[in-house]
Amino acid sequence: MLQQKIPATVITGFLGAGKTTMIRNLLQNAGGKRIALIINEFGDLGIDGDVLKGCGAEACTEDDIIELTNGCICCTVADDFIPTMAKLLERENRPDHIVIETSGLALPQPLVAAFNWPEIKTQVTVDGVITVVDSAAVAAGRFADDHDKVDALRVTDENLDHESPLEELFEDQLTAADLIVLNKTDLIDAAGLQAVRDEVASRIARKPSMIEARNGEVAAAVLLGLGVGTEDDIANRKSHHELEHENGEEHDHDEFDSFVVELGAVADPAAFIERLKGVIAEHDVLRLKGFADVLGKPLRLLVQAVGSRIDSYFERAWAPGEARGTRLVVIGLHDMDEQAVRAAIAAAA
Ligand SMILES: Nc1nc2c(ncn2[C@@H]2O[C@H](COP(=O)(O)OP(=O)(O)OP(=O)(O)O)[C@@H](O)[C@H]2O)c(=O)[nH]1
Repeated sequence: MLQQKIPATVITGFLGAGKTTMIRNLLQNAGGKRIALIINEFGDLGIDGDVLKGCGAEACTEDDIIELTNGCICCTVADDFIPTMAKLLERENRPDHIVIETSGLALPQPLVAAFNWPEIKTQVTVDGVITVVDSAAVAAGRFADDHDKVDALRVTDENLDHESPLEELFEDQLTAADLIVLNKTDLIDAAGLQAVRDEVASRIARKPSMIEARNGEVAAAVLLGLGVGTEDDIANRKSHHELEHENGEEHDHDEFDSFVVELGAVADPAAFIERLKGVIAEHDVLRLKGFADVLGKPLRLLVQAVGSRIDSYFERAWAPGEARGTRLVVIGLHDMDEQAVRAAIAAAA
């Protein structure tokens, strides 16, 4: 008997838009579906995997969560993604649905195109590409033209052949979408939200549905079962890079940089977070996440910054034998002054 293709949902969206939060909610409300999750993160701390494994959802046990940490999934399709999928499909107990979280810097197009590779195409289809948007960041003009910044980047990289890297990536992720989730609606008012809708719509020729969400709360029935088969249409959703380099030149993420800062224990977490806000604003850090060791506390403090908004909460106890310490991934544009950011974070602790 012909086996039914397994549907795979690709969840994309810029750094910190709320992808992991939405997936966590999805796993906890999956209505009996068994989900396998492939997570790809930029920066090598594996925070998303930790957050999702910690959610204890029955729909997706720790075994069903696969982390791809070898750079952006769109650059490692042949070496990482295809072998991972092949292994997943060999399992006796195949999942009902596959969910793939791309890194916040990934171009979804090469990933979706990989579903046309013969070894995958016969067994899996892309149920849909869902692009999560940080509505507050759009409203604040995060993805709007920043000509000063682009000009500054050109000084250090004369080969820079396109507009603002943030703007391009934002548009590429929207271009790939079958469904757009305007997340973080709690942070803006109705007029702001309408402006975000208009801006998002103005950036893409196709008109995928847009829905609004806070904390990624969207019913599983809305996210899963779109039934699009996006791999058959991906050639019509070209990224800026594909349009500029029709000759097949490889893309990269050279416009962005990430590094991990490791520190000892923090004495006053509230003061640390306040000082981090200052560092982020001064150096235009795009995303900072990780955890802190707080003196005298048995739990580790999870730190999540998107721009200068920081969430932090005591997440879980340090495991027996686990080395305590503060570890933070910092992501910014490639002109970010790594040494200055490192020194400023160390001084903030
Ligand atoms: N206020 C508010 N915060 C949100 C919302 N959704 C997510 N967040 C917070 O935004 C931060 C980033 O959320 P994540 O779900 O980790 O974002 P992500 O897209 O997975 O981030 P990357 O994987 O780093 O690209 C976290 O601190 C979340 O708690 C929302 O709707 N409103």
